[in-house]
Amino acid sequence: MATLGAQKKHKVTIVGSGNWGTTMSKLVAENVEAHPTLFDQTVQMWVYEEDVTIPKDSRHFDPGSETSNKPQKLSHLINTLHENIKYLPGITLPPNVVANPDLPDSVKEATIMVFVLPHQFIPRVCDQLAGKIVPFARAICCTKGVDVSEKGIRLMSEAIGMRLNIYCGALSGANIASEIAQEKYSETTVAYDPPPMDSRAPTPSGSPTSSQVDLISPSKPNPSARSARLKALPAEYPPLSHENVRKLFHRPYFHVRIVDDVAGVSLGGALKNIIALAAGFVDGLGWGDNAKAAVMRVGILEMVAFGKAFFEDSAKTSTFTEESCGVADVITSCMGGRNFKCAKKATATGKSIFEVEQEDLNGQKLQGTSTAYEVNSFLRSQGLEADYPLFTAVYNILEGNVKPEQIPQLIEPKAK
Ligand SMILES: NC(=O)C1=CN([C@@H]2O[C@H](COP(=O)(O)OP(=O)(O)OC[C@H]3O[C@@H](n4cnc5c(N)ncnc54)[C@H](O)[C@@H]3O)[C@@H](O)[C@H]2O)C=CC1
Ligand SMILES: O=C(CO)COP(=O)(O)O
Repeated sequence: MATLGAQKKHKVTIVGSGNWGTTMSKLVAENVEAHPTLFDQTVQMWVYEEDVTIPKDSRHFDPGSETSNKPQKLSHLINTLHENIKYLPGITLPPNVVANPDLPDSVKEATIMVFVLPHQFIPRVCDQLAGKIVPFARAICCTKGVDVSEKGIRLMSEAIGMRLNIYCGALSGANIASEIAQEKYSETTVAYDPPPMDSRAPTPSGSPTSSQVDLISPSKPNPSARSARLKALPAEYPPLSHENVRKLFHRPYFHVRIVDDVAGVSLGGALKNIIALAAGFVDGLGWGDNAKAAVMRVGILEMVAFGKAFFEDSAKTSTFTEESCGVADVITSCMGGRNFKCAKKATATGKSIFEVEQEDLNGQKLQGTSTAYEVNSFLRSQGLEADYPLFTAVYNILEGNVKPEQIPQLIEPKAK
């Protein structure tokens, strides 16, 4: 590992290279350069490898060049063009971002891992990493989603932390990636609250397998007892204090507020995607801004109620109302997010949203659709679908059981 005298530096890997993943790589790479005593100067970015042909409208397309017309590895294109032409076209990446298609190799010396994958891929990727990471590494989850199984629900940060046996915080906010990539001002919320770690505690021989990992259910909130098994950061590394974590993410155009509420930050990011679908459905009907505001109001109330009901020891109402990861993210997502835009187009054209996602997003993934299914399956298992009429309506629209036109009746409070 790179050292400065006795002081070691943190190596950072971005696990993911989509629209937000590539944007995070850019801003983190700028920050490691700005703080050379804290961070190693190279930022690895894990790329889910695929073959990509340079589009004809790309500034890198050269009609005279043979390679321009042939599919090439995305990681190779990123490293030679310093641009992710598929997922973040038109944005130059700093030269210290190194795309790496080999997952274990990309994290091999990382003391900080930033997870930015669509949430459905997190469990499989973590299982591939188990036992291959620096045991005292820490993670920040920028993914928006939840992890639901028949046993219960857990946050994506918990899914990562438990699978890899490391501490994992969360970053979420009103953050449309393309705007941040263009360095337009925005703010975000980072939740980072590692438990005190006992460096004398025995280190587990490897990360627990999925079957050994306890799920969080309403009756069993965040199992912080596991903190005794986490490994402390060796003293030769700069502490991963709030101040140093902030230095990793804060940019003049990307303002960071740090809080302790990992559950609130994670849930805000996950649940707003369902609300954005509802906003898209009513907008696609041509119903205007008042209708959008109505579903946003009901959705925010359901988001807060969900946090209270299932993460009562952790999620704070103030996180939803006061921080970028709550109401502010609902607003931006219902104006310009992909979930909103695809739901709107699906309603307006009569196509299914899954078709629109395939046709319009060029490989980018919606998170609201699968989250609506996952949240519904969890609510149904608790017999609580009726308490969350907007979340339930979105699920039923996706399933074709009801129509977007029925949203007003479906979310109207029922007389007791
Ligand atoms: N794009 C945005 O504006 C923002 C996105 N987010 C969240 O960040 C997370 C990641 O989203 P994006 O970076 O935008 O991704 P994206 O939706 O732009 O791209 C999809 C990514 O998934 C990868 N992928 C496809 N199949 C895979 C597989 N089998 N295993 C692993 N990876 C695979 C693709 O290579 C690509 O990198 C999501 O949870 C999203 O909600 C959060 C804030 C803003
Ligand atoms: O999370 C986002 C903005 O904060 C992006 O939302 P979409 O995935 O709907 O584009």
